[in-house]
Amino acid sequence: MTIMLKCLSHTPLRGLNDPAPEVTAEVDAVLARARADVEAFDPELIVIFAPDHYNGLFYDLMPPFVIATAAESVGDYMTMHGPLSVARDLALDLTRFVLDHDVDVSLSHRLQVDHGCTQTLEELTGSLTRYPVIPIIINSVAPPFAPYRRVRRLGEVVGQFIATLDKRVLVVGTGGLSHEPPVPLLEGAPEAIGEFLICGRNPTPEARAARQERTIAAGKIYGTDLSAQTPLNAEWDQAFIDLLLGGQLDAVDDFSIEDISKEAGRSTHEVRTWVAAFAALAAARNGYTARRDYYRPINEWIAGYGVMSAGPR
Ligand SMILES: O=C(O)CCC(=O)/C=C/C=C(\O)C(=O)O
Ligand SMILES: [Fe+2]
Repeated sequence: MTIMLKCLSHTPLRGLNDPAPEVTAEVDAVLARARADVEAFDPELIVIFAPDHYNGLFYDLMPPFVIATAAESVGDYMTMHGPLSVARDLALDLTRFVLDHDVDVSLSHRLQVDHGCTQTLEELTGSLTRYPVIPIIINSVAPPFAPYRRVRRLGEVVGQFIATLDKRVLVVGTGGLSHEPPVPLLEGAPEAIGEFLICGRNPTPEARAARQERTIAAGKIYGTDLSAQTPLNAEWDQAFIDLLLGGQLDAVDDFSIEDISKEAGRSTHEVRTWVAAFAALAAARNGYTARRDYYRPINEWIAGYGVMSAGPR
């Protein structure tokens, strides 16, 4: 088995509320390099840890972790629509392995995924179907969440499974870093929003357009006094990147979900996908070397925007 890791932020506002052209060009250049790395590595399997933002998963049954044997993109926020080329049998083998190793994971034979999974897949591969993929959704948006130590453990077990494969495997984490887009909370929500969060699958095009407009409006004022959302926290982001660079993954076991929400924003918990991805790499190869490819707080995108790469020592 050979293994490569890429962890990237994603943003619903790319192309919808862009920062200065120099910044977009800088990000484009970083993404082009990441994609060239993936092209050269030529993965035989991509394991992608991703969040969902109330497109596939709702409170009618909200699992902490889900492995999908089949997945379809809802095509939100300018992402591609349609099926992903999920490695069905391997995803089932992985599910059995994870359960056998004492991590309770849910299984979906028909999962809808959103930009939280597909934007990064598109950026790294240009397609939803270029390489076989196993999507693993980590609940990072709909509290209550499993603790960070469980996310790390999930990653470890997935890494142990990857180590059994005679394949080139790309492990991806997508989301974060610090940020707080206007994703509603169930607690205290008005009835109509609560109903949406519980069972709002397959919204009408009008409802989806309204969601998008709300996010664009939030992006236009994010980081200013007009915004009620928790601002980006570059210091928190750098400390998290340093933790990953230093390989001190068990430090996440002490992360307080509540403190992170307050200090860096509620959607910062998407970094759970990075924790799982790094833990998978560390377990598969008994450690790793990592590099920070990029970081910039980008208010227009509501994103502490970071990119990291890693591989075996
Ligand atoms: O229903 C919606 O579209 C609410 C807004 C939303 O889902 C925003 C998502 C934002 C990110 O993916 C992000 O900033 O990570
Ligand atoms: Fe997100």
